[in-house]
Amino acid sequence: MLEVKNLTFKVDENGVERSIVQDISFTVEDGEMLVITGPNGGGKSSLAKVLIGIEKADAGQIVLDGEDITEYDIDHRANAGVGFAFQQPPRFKGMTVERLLSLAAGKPLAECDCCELLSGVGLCANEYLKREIDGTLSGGEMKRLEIATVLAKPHKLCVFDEPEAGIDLWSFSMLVDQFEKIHSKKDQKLILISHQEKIIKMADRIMVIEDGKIRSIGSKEEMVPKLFGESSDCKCAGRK
Ligand SMILES: Nc1ncnc2c1ncn2[C@@H]1O[C@H](COP(=O)(O)OP(=O)(O)OP(=O)(O)O)[C@@H](O)[C@H]1O
Repeated sequence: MLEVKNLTFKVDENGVERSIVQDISFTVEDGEMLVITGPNGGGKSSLAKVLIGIEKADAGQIVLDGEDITEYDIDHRANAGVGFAFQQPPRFKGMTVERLLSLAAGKPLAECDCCELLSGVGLCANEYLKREIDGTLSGGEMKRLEIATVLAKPHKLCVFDEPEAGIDLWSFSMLVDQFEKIHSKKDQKLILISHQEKIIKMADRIMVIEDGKIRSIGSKEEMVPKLFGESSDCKCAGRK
């Protein structure tokens, strides 16, 4: 289980301290998918950054399967079983896609394993295996590659920040299939940050964050009618 207890993260805005994550507490059970949504600027990405160790919490505690990881840096958290994919993934000039996937898996991967990972995110292995991860890859290709790296090995906790960002409709539906597949295995705790109805409706539980606080949290059955009502438009997700 992931236990997040009274997490607070503050930034300095022109000399004024501002809490962009304020005293947030929640849990994610083993095998559970929690989707976090809410208006732009509500604090979702900041919360994700604190969870994976890019930013340090100012207060609170993060416990993963009984291990207090609050003080761990990003590498240490990765070793403790935390995987993540960002809104805007980094590029690694000089590294091929094949090498990146093997690094992500923590072992040399056979070409057929790489192909399976790439096809899972809608990329054709023949075109991409030997490509360098540099500026020639589009944003959507980078995003899909990054998701493939998270899928390359099982983690205790996977955090995906807006996996839909910059992805075309066809690839998006393949991604949704991938998430459903991982979720059905019930062996990882999944946190997805999303504004997309299709992803929000995959969740076991949905949490809405606004102004750095949890505005509401509940099961899909409780939350979907509140968020979407009769229409298909999310009432709070602040789509971009
Ligand atoms: N390092 C920082 N310094 C100052 N302000 C920051 C910093 N990081 C985030 N913020 C501000 O904190 C608020 C929350 O940002 P965050 O990116 O977490 O929101 P979000 O809910 O993920 O938004 P979106 O849905 O648009 O991705 C925003 O107002 C943002 O401008």
